[in-house]
Amino acid sequence: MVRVIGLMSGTSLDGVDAAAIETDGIMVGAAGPTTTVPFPPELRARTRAILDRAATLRVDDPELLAVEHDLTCLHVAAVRALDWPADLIGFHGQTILHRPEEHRSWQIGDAGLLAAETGVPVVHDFRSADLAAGGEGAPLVPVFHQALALGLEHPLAVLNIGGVANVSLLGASGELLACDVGPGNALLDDWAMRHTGVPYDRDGALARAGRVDEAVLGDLMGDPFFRRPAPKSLDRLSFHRAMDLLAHLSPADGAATLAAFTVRAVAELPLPFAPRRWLVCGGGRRNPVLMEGLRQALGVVVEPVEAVGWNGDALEAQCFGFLAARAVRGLPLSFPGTTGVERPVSGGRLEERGVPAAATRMLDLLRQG
Ligand SMILES: Nc1ncnc2c1ncn2[C@@H]1O[C@H](COP(=O)(O)OP(=O)(O)OP(=O)(O)O)[C@@H](O)[C@H]1O
Ligand SMILES: CC(=O)N[C@H]1[C@@H]2OC[C@@H](O2)[C@@H](O)[C@@H]1O[C@H](C)C(=O)O
Repeated sequence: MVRVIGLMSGTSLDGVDAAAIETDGIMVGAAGPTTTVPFPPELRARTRAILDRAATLRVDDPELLAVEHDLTCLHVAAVRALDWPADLIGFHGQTILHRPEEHRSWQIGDAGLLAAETGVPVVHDFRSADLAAGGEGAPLVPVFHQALALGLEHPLAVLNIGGVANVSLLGASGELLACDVGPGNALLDDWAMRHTGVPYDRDGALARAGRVDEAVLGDLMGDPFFRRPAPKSLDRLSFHRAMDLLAHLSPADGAATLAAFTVRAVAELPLPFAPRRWLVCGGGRRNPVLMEGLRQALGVVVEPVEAVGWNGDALEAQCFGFLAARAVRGLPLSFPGTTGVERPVSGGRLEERGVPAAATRMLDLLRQG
């Protein structure tokens, strides 16, 4: 096993998650320290502005490059904060645009700077190979969920409620199916920011005070995304125009309706088999309105992943550590059932410039398995 640090800055734009794990890319060994370095509010706002403009941005846009540099420095700070002797880093970067229909998924982050500053080899650019082979480029986390869930009773669903929600379905005979499911927290976060100045609905307080508008919820669920078969994936802004449908609602009713939208999108997902248990990770598991809504709608056990000893805040960061090790070994990251890719494909690019030769030795051992 090698020691890997995984780094993820998700679509919620709340911070950089860093997590250390030992892995050989197949088995998940001991978990090391984890941390989150929050985005300073001004960097969050600048990143959001870049994300909003991403469709028309040039790659040499000076503000894009400045944000990329500042975000990378935050990742360097996260690695230093862990203070852990890593052999390898898995660096997801910040998604600013995801358009699988154009075979594009754009993560910003300077892997060369991260490798040079930390002295550790870095795997980055995890999604391009999948997109080039006809996949959605997301979600990539299912193979990690599968490795973690060895020994748990299947069939099982692992649901991530981040800015976007995605699910991994683990069948009793080893089936691995996945897709993005719906809006997660992104719309609710934007709504809360607009009406309360706080970038999320803490503990679901606003949603709990409101009433679901069933007519608006019906319109929201009319989005063609919900009629498409899986695998499928979403951009953070995929449902953005839907916000107009809520314009006439009070802040509380709008929040209640958006929380119900997140739940309904999960509940109406056609399932090839019935999971006995849903394990929930991502920040949305902290929102009791979402969790209660899911329990009611799914009618089976729905619990945070902590119920099986996983760390629901660190899972995605750990995942990109795991995927980095798989990438070094050339093992597949995605599968026809997870991204719609034509065949299982590996991915990621290794950045070793500026890294002392001695620091790359463990990678040779990893390659040999
Ligand atoms: N106490 C809480 N009450 C309600 N919501 C919460 C709470 N804590 C976190 N959240 C929600 O979780 C979000 C952050 O989730 P998370 O860190 O999993 O997202 P992410 O990793 O950025 O997203 P993605 O998985 O889409 O990349 C916040 O933006 C907020 O909406
Ligand atoms: C393009 C992109 O960054 N997608 C994220 C996003 O956040 C959740 C969901 O949408 C998921 O598809 C993906 O992240 C996880 C880590 C994944 O690839 O599995």
